[in-house]
Amino acid sequence: MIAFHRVGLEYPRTKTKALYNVSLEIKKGEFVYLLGHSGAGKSTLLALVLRRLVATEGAVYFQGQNLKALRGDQVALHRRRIGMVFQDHRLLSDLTVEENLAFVLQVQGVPRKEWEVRIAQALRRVGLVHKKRAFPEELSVGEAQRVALARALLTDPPVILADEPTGNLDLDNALMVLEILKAAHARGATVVVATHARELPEAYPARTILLKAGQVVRDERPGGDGSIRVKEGV
Ligand SMILES: Nc1ncnc2c1ncn2[C@@H]1O[C@H](COP(=O)(O)OP(=O)(O)OP(=O)(O)O)[C@@H](O)[C@H]1O
Repeated sequence: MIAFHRVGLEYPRTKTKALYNVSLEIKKGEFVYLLGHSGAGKSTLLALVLRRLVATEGAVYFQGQNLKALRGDQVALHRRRIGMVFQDHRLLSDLTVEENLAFVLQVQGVPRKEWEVRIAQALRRVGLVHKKRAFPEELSVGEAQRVALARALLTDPPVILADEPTGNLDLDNALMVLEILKAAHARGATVVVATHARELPEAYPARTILLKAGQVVRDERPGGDGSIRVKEGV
């Protein structure tokens, strides 16, 4: 689904090298944590998958397609295959919850007659049907993040990328967010969660790719017996 082949990324203005020789493969239907300290390169890696950035060395593939080759409209179409969640909810403050969701459906060209059902389903999935007429500032931080998840899941994209989705949340709310991501995974989505919080893989063990100073230093999967199989220095 997602493959990095010897990817390097240098930010052009500052000449900061954020990723070095990253090779990894994430298969369809996997749930993966991207773990690393601040500055390790997690957001940069996700930005490459979204095609906000283009690799300066090597190549990033999405469903077998080299993202570097995408042009104009193809970039927008590519991004529709991805549901993105950030640390801050990034909801539009002058729109209600349901209007925020409708806005996405409109931008994505979903027929209006489908909106009501889709919005109701998305809000049911995050347990916030009763908040559909609320404005973002009328929500708690945890609720706002769950609406952001509803927005990302609205069109059932095959891939969900979450960048520190629990960064602003206490443990209870963080686990609620994780449950929603797990449910999307159970429905077949490929899910990548970038985080520095080890509590998340502890609560829900899954493959964990550890990034350190722009390099993949570990790639470990929980074994069937709960043990961790470690592949060092990939
Ligand atoms: N737009 C940018 N221009 C220049 N350098 C950048 C830019 N964004 C990030 N960097 C640098 O790239 C490196 C990796 O940053 P990145 O944001 O990918 O790390 P991160 O692991 O996501 O960190 P955090 O958890 O703090 O978000 C850092 O050295 C950072 O300073």
